[in-house]
Amino acid sequence: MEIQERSGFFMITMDTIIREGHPTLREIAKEVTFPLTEQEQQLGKDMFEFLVNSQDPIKAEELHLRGGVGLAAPQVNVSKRMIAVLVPSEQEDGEPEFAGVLYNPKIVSHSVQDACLGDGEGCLSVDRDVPGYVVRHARVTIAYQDETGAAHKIRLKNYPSIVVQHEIDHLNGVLFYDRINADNPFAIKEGVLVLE
Ligand SMILES: CNC(=O)c1cccc(C)c1Nc1nc(N2CCN(c3ccccc3Cl)CC2)nc(N2CSC[C@H]2C(=O)NC)n1
Ligand code: NI
Repeated sequence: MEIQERSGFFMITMDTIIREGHPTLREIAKEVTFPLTEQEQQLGKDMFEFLVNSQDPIKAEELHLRGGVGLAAPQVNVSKRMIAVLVPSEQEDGEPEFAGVLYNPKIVSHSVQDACLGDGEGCLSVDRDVPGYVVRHARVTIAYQDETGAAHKIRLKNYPSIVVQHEIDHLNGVLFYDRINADNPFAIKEGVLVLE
């Protein structure tokens, strides 16, 4: 039996996450092809595990992790089209609202209505508060592949919709504050849904 020698243990921490100013954050990430390499599979797992750890009070404190509900591969300096999402349920012990590792995610259709988080957005690659409404689509239909390459199509609304759009933006070199109205950060047009 061939013993798969696993090289040293690796986990994503804040030191792994690149910050604004790093050129990779402004690149267009490349599609992944299937079957995934061992590294691409492991990276997806590591990205998801980072989100789990970042939301665990004990681990987050121990590892000095900022809380996140989404992470895109370019944020760990891998310019590939893959994102991890873990949106916890509103209730304490409920099932996550949305959880997964999405490969080659794509917005295939969206609502006319826009939406934004009432509290604005934060980003693990942006070490500063940038106040303002980040206007996005209210509802999106996302096509993506899972780690086996199987194609999926899902419809998202509310918080999960905002998070997935934020992470897909990272694959296209877009940061959340690019979408804040520079003249009036809290200006919103008629009909934009403000999510509290
Ligand atoms: C400037 N005002 C603000 O940031 C802001 C301010 C208030 C409320 C919200 C809602 C804001 N906005 C915002 N809050 C978050 N978190 C809340 C805390 N949480 C978390 C933290 C610790 C443990 C567990 C968890 Cl769950 C992690 C997620 N996340 C995002 N974004 C934007 S979309 C991708 C997502 C992301 O993961 N960013 C790192 N935005
Ligand atoms: Ni971000």
